[in-house]
Amino acid sequence: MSTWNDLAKHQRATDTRHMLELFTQDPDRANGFSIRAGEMLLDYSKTNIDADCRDLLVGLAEAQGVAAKRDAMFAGEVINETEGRAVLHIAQRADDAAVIEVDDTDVMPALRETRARAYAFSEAVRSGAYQGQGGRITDVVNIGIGGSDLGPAMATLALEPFHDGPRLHYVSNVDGAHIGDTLERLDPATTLVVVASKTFTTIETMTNAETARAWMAQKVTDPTAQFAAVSTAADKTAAFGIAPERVFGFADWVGGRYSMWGPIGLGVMIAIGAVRFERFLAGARAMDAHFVEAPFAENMPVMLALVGIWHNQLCGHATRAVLPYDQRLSRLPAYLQQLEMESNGKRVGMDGEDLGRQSGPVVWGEPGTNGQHAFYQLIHQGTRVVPCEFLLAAQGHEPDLAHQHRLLAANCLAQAEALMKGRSLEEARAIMAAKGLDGAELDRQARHRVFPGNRPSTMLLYPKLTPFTLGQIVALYEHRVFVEGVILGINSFDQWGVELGKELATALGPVMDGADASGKDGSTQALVAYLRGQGV
Ligand SMILES: O=P(O)(O)OC[C@H]1O[C@H](O)[C@H](O)[C@@H](O)[C@@H]1O
Repeated sequence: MSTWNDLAKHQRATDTRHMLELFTQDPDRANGFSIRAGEMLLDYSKTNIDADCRDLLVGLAEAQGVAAKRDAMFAGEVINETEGRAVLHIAQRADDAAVIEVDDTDVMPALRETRARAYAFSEAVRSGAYQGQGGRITDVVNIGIGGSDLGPAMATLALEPFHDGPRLHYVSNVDGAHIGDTLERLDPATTLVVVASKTFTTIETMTNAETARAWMAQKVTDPTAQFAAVSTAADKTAAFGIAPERVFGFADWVGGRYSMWGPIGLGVMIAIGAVRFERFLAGARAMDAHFVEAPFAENMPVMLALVGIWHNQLCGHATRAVLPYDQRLSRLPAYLQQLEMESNGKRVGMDGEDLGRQSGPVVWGEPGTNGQHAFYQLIHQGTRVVPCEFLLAAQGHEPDLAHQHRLLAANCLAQAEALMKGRSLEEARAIMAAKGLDGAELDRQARHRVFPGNRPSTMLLYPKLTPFTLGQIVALYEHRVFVEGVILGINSFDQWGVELGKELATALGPVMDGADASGKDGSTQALVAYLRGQGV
């Protein structure tokens, strides 16, 4: 067992140490500071974490009760205390023999029944057994936002090589541009609309759903016959006019941002089919088993969380860049923004007291190599340290373009190497001198070419981006966020911080329609006046 203070002391004592020293002291460091989960490899050797530090971090995880909380989650206990709910996204991918009880009732039979119905429906859409009013379904539009959009949209893109169903489109924004641009290219008679909303009250989703229904009505006789819904609110889906056989429910103990494993993944099921979707679940299940069984120091989600805690709460690095060298994971950073920032962006702990330390980090990123030509300048030479998380597959899906994949891999490894090694003033001077510079001009120019180095990164390697691998990756991050939340004493499963803006937007709606704005603050009034002046 160890404390935050023990770690803070260790951090101060090792703060100025260069991580290259750690490789000199321990030539086998890459092995000692990496973890395998199945065929996946997480290397965290390019950090300033040494064996003592890891012991302290693991000791902190133990002291904060990570194992007990993890077991409570898997056992269906009410760990989401501020909403009075269990947290059971893991049930959505549990195997067929699993028995998971909430309030003494096994939740698995109902969950399996819905999963079977969702598979049957998606197969019917794919095979043409389910038809639109103009024939076979060619396009599916998923209308949802937040957890009802980011996960399935990210996964649909990630699994593009496995698509053999209709085309998938995701519409989330209440900005009419999003649905307008999407529907413009589609034929209502051969389009299926999936309205995905846990609550079926989210204003963006309901507004877009109404727009889609009106669009349908212009061309087909039964506008909701080509609508399906995924929601916990069967009364509301019925009120919208969607037949119960095309409504797929789930329980409130599946958080929105953790819900892509069940019917919220309907779009993914339709795109890749039930058999491959099962592989996606199997990948997550493999990561669940690893998370439950592996000792903390060899546990990938636990160690990824501890690396995050080290960088954010102990070293004070406020942001974390997620850099997939995998174009098809280009929506992973956006997905992780919700997963991590909505889960752990909280200033009050489970005990109702101020957190007393920083909440979870700002998460951001873009795929490599694109980011290299955009924001890596700051990562390499800015004054702030940005811990980076690289992701890379050993193989791409384009056998004819294997040389491009090798180039991609070289870039990924090179960036991590550059961040660690940097370039000293002497090296920079030698390079400039070789180019013929000398004297004052060399002095002036060389410093701009220095890379401080000693900048931390982790590397997640996997054989190939398959449904199974994607399941592993997403479950890895889910559990990582969970462990970080437990260590910080945060409830990672509520999201009260999104409420105030929603309430004020509801109140401002009538103002945008012309109602009196005089009760608003001066700034808001002035902005309203501008918009009115421009004909909002
Ligand atoms: O699925 P829904 O009920 O429509 O919710 C969609 C999203 O909106 C909310 O504001 C929450 O912040 C998200 O956690 C949620 O995923």
